[in-house]
Amino acid sequence: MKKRALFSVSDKSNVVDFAKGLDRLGYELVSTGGTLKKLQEAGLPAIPVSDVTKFDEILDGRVKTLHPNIHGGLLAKRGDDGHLKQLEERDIDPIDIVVVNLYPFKQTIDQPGVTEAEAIENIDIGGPSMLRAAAKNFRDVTVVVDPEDYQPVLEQLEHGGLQVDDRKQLAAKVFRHTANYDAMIAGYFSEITGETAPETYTITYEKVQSLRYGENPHQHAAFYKQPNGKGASIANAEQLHGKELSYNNIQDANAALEMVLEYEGAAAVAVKHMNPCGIGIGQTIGSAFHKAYQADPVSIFGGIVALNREVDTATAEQLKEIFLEIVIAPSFSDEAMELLTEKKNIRLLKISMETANQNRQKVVSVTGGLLVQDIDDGKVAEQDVNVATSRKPNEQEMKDLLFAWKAVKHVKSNAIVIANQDQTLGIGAGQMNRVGTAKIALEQAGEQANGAVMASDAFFPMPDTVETAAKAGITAIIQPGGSKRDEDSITACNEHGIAMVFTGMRHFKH
Ligand SMILES: NC(=O)c1ncn([C@@H]2O[C@H](COP(=O)(O)O)[C@@H](O)[C@H]2O)c1NC=O
Repeated sequence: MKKRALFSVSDKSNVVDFAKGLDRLGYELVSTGGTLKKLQEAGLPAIPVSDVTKFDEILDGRVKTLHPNIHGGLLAKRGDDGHLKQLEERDIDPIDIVVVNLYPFKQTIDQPGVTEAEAIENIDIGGPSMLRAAAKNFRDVTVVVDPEDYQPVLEQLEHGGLQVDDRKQLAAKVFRHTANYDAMIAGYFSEITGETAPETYTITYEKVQSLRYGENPHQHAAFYKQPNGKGASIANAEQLHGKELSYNNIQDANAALEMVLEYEGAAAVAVKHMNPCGIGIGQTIGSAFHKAYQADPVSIFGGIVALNREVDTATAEQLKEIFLEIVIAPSFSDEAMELLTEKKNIRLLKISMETANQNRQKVVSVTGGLLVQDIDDGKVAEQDVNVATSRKPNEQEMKDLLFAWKAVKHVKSNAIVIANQDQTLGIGAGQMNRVGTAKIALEQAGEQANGAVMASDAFFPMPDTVETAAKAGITAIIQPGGSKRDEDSITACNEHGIAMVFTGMRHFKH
């Protein structure tokens, strides 16, 4: 019996060459309309799918291959006499190879202003049905969903055929592909129906790259991105220079990017192990970086720097002087590129600072589960804070408090930031008690703490942090407030002439 190959592809690239190869190998070519036209125009003797179904395409193409003559041909087990007998009784020929790719749902929903009707028409029904049927029957049927596989499959067919394990791998690819396709559709429907905590959480990500290893060399790792993701994301970075990013680079670069996006004016952030070690804002990006560097010239060594303005010559000259793993910026001037690319080991990442299309949810894995929450996009402006003490912060203190508040949001809890004049001076991160964190931050700030301000990501459970701050000369504090013992901290502030404001918003980052 003649072998049969069924073609139905939306992405028609390279399909003619593949079909020619199968024709040469003696396959009968069966195809749906648009694909058929392409094959016939190339001079191939393909026949319409309606010759097999004995049923014309109906409902504007919504039903074309959804027919027992197709699915019987795909699903019959060749080693099962009962199945073969049923095919024979109904005059159904088995289908040996299925070449299908799907309506471009992802590309459709990515178009600006796409309507719901357009999105829905691009949900493929017949294609996934054929792919799944053929993949289920991989023992007997070869299924090709990815045009990248045409050439290797053809070569295998020309050299003795595919083994069952090869077909199983193609089938596995199909099930990943249809799962990804359905997850995008499910995501679209969750979005248009406003569902944020569905009963099953189906997300899909596409591979950016395999990584050399994970957090440590004995851990396998890979990096995936959101389909259609745009704008400010490490997954959308254009790497202009340097070696491949590592797992830890990606985590740190992401942290640096999230931090620098917090600031509207020219800002520079230096990160180590996902915590900032220095943040500065300035009139120019060069002066912002100078402050970030001066904040902690020791920790920045081997760090990651994110800047929210183009890297100019003056900034590049400063960056060049230090060993940095990565510099992130929306762009680099030609001269800055020349200067920085003299350094072989630095990685330069061009990343858009556009946040309009960012993910609204954040997912972290726990052993055996996932936690999903809204991103922490909480913002606090001067009018949002309540002055809790008898003294109000003066203008400069208020400016520094709001600057420090933006910084402390991105520091691992318990988090304390000491700042003055648009610059962090000391950052305490991830300690198990707040006063311990405050001591670390104050020690880092040293004498500069005198006259500086303090930000705390969560309330003070007792007045010990205020007492410690007062000893170091802190003049103003910003914190959420809300402790049962707020009064004790307020009293301590008043005793020391410290101005304290409450944000009413907490920024835990565990
Ligand atoms: N409705 C059906 O029976 C059906 N069968 C195949 N398709 C899809 O039609 C597309 C190919 O169509 P054409 O060959 O007409 O360009 C493929 O993406 C294929 O997945 C179908 N379309 C959508 O469900």
